[in-house]
Amino acid sequence: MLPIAYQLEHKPVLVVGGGDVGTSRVERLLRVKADITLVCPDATPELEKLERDKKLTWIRRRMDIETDLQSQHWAMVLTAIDDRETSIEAAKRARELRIPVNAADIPEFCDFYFGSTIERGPLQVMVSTGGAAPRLARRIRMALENFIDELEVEGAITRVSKLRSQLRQKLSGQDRDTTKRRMALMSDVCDENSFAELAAFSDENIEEMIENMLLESDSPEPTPETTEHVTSPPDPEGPQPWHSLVREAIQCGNGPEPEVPPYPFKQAPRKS
Ligand SMILES: C[C@@]1(CC(=O)O)c2cc3[nH]c(cc4nc(cc5[nH]c(cc(n2)[C@H]1CCC(=O)O)[C@@](C)(CC(=O)O)[C@@H]5CCC(=O)O)C(CC(=O)O)=C4CCC(=O)O)c(CCC(=O)O)c3CC(=O)O
Ligand SMILES: NC(=O)C1=CN([C@@H]2O[C@H](COP(=O)(O)OP(=O)(O)OC[C@H]3O[C@@H](n4cnc5c(N)ncnc54)[C@H](O)[C@@H]3O)[C@@H](O)[C@H]2O)C=CC1
Repeated sequence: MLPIAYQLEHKPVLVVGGGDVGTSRVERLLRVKADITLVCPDATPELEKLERDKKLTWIRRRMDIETDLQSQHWAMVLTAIDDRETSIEAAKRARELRIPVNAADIPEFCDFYFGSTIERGPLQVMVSTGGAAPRLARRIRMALENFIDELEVEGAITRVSKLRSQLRQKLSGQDRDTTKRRMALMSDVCDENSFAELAAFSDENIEEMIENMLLESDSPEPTPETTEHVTSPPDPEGPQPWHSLVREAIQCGNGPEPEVPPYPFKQAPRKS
């Protein structure tokens, strides 16, 4: 199984089945702005409402494989029906057409699996056990959710994204040296501030930081130290709260929240 982030925006996806599983599939597809066609005779109130709000196209009948899967139109086909034979026939037909298919509950007819996902703004985390233990994937996801929320990850990502796009405007070259320099500067900021500190960057801080960063590293050639910093593995002696925290969070299950110690703060950006 190859974990990838797949762009489905505006791509046509066929969902067969409007029960709880079909509903959860549709909700996830809507969040990534896929263009959904639902085929089923009856559906949950949530799906009925989505159809009324014109968020999807609903064909109210049982699946007709010949009609519904006659061309390569679909980017993806998902079946979530309590009719195993139809599910398998649909998956076989989709595969003939080289359309990736997921037949809920029939792993051998899944070209990809749904994982247990965390979505926090631009951050997406997917937990997969490769089909071995979906309920445990869910539990691991819940532990990671607590952990991520404690760390103000979403705010940090949003602010770093702003800093990054402004830095790319100010230092816009696409040549190898400029790219390396940009990457080294970004790596320093990301590694040397806590998530809370990153999340607290104001627009003014960002502008000021970029000015300083450019002043402090105005050599077009990256120094050996900077280059090494970008490519070298993390220092095993350095502060690494992640592993123990994740382990703690998972072991805790539904127990009390683990305490998150402050991530050591160093001045950013580091002088090169
Ligand atoms: C292979 C896969 C194919 C796919 O569906 O893509 C698959 C297959 C099957 N699921 C089954 C059962 C359950 N699935 C869940 C829950 C989830 N299942 C999900 C994914 C996947 N399920 C894919 C692999 C994921 C991976 O491991 O990487 C999640 C993560 C995502 C989602 O579906 O959205 C979602 C949790 C989302 C969340 O809450 O975070 C629960 C628990 C619950 O509902 O609370 C149960 C009951 C407990 C149990 O059985 O473990 C059965 C047996 C049916 C039977 O016994 O007859 C099969 C078939 C089989 O294994 O043969
Ligand atoms: N992979 C997973 O995470 C899980 C998978 N499942 C499985 O997913 C499947 C669906 O589960 P639920 O949503 O709970 O089922 P459900 O019984 O609530 O809903 C089934 C839906 O499929 C429709 N349907 C049935 N036959 C059809 C056909 N031939 N063509 C078109 N639509 C048809 C029904 O009208 C209904 O909308 C089941 O096989 C279930 O065992 C269930 C739980 C978790």
